[in-house]
Amino acid sequence: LKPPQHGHQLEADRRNATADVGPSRSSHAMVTMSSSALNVLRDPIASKGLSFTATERDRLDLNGYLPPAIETMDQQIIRLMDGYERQTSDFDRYLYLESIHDRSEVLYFRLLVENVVDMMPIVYTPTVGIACQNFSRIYRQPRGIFLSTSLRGRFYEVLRQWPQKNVEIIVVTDGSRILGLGDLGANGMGIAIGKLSLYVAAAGIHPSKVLPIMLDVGTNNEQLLMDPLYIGEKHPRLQGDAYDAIVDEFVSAVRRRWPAALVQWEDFSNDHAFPILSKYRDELLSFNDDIQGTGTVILAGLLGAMRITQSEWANQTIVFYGAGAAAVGIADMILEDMVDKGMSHSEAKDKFWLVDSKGLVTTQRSGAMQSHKLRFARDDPPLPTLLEVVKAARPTMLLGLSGKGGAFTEKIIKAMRSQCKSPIIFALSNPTSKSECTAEEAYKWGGSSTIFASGSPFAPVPIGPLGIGGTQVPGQGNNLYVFPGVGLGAISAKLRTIPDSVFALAARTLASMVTDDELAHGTVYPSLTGIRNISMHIAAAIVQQGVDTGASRVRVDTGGDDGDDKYREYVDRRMWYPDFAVSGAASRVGGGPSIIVAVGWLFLVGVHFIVFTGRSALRLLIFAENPFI
Ligand SMILES: O=C([O-])CC(=O)C(=O)O
Ligand SMILES: [Mg+2]
Repeated sequence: LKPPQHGHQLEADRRNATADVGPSRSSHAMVTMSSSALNVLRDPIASKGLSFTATERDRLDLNGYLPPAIETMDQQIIRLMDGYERQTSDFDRYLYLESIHDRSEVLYFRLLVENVVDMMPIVYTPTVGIACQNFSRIYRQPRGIFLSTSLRGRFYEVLRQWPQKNVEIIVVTDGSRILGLGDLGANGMGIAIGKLSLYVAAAGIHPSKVLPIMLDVGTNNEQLLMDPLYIGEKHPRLQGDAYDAIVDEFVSAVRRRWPAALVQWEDFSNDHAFPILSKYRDELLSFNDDIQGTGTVILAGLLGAMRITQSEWANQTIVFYGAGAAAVGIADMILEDMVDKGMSHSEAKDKFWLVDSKGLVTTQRSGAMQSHKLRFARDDPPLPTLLEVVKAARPTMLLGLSGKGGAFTEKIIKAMRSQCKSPIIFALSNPTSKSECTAEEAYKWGGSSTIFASGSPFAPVPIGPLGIGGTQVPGQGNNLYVFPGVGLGAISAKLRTIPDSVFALAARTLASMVTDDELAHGTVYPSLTGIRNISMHIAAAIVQQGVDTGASRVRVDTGGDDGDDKYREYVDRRMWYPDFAVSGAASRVGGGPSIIVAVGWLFLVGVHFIVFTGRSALRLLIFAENPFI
């Protein structure tokens, strides 16, 4: 037998430890046999830390490698929370949580699930933005896969070696437009990791089944190119055919390695986001989070806002500040809903006023225009500033997707207010520093009946002097409400592609989950504390729609009734809750590989026996025969 070699052995152990991990709460194979006790302890999926029982310590040869205390998970959580509370900045909190993520996925996700409101802004926007900007500086250990220019032609080979057979969700970025922070190159890996933390915490996908991928095609960010610690490819971004070939190779490699996996395109710059989405959406189970995910969440929020103002699309005029992927994604979804509800296409289109860095998006502008904007271009004469557009259009809804922090100035919001009783203002750029205005500014300048939502979270704002008028609770209009549920639904239903109808359904489902009490506080999104329930409802609706339309490749026994509950139960059963495996399950599952190894040994001994005896017999025969020749 070869002595264990650490790198490879760890991978082999990890494979053993997780190969049979199923989705239900009780059957997780967190612990299996290992040839090296230390490897089990260091494996972030297999390790239970101090919660290994005495029996497990005996069986896995862990005695001596752990202090004698045997703790419950809650005790370990108390220790970790203690450390968390000692951190003094959000960035430190991020680093602290990621260090737990690297040591124990179960403990990390338990922390997240139990503290979702406090920790979401740490592992996700806004703090994840700082993490991405500093990703090269804080790089500690591998997570996910970097498919870089220098590995061209070998993408499948790299994916093939990934130890998990059953990857279900891939978030991929090329780092070209990370949040509102621009081109961050390979540092963009941080956002893929953050999104997948939400898939696990908010939708119960098992951590071994998620995979962040960085398509590193270079960066045009001069600062990064000059940074001696930059971890990515140090050359300008590939363009044109070379870029397309890389994306193509990525798609083929994924389809070959994990044909049923879902790919979420994340934070691709506008020039690539739309073409990639339309090129692959019919051949790969995939969606673009910024176009479709954001579109869905904002549609749901605006439906909620109209419940508050008791109005309809016919009463609205919508100004978009920003005309990129997210803006056009939202506009598309709203337009479809307007037409669904009986407006003609041209009537509906007339409700939109898109503004980009050059002013109003209009057909009368000279020079070429990107095709995604052209669809919403108006025939009006050019207006160079947002203020002029607001004065001319008299919007009821003002949506910020510009990545320009502070763009909704006092003048602009007051101009809107002077023409409309309850301004609906969504400042959606991320992270907080890029928000077009703060919650406080929106309420102060827009009046107390303003309905406000933002991409990154803002705290509730007191109304009136000393808050005697109560509080206004801003909603978080962020795709986090939708992508985990859509991914869970697509995987649970075994869909082949994700049609637009899935997003329309997700928007309706999300909108229906806002309570009257929340609406009374001017909040158009449900509380994040219920995020797992929201994801479950969205996923169940998707499975049901998939089964009804025949798009799903699963059957769900509804027992003859209309079956809503059965779909929810079906999805709920698939959702992983972060818990250590019970000892019985561990030993049961541990038995699987032991038996395989034993059978393997018996087989080898048998072959050995046959070969050697056969050879001896042959020799005997030859020697025996020789004298007679
Ligand atoms: O990540 C977020 O918070 C939302 C999002 O997709 C983006 O801003 O690109
Ligand atoms: Mg994004």
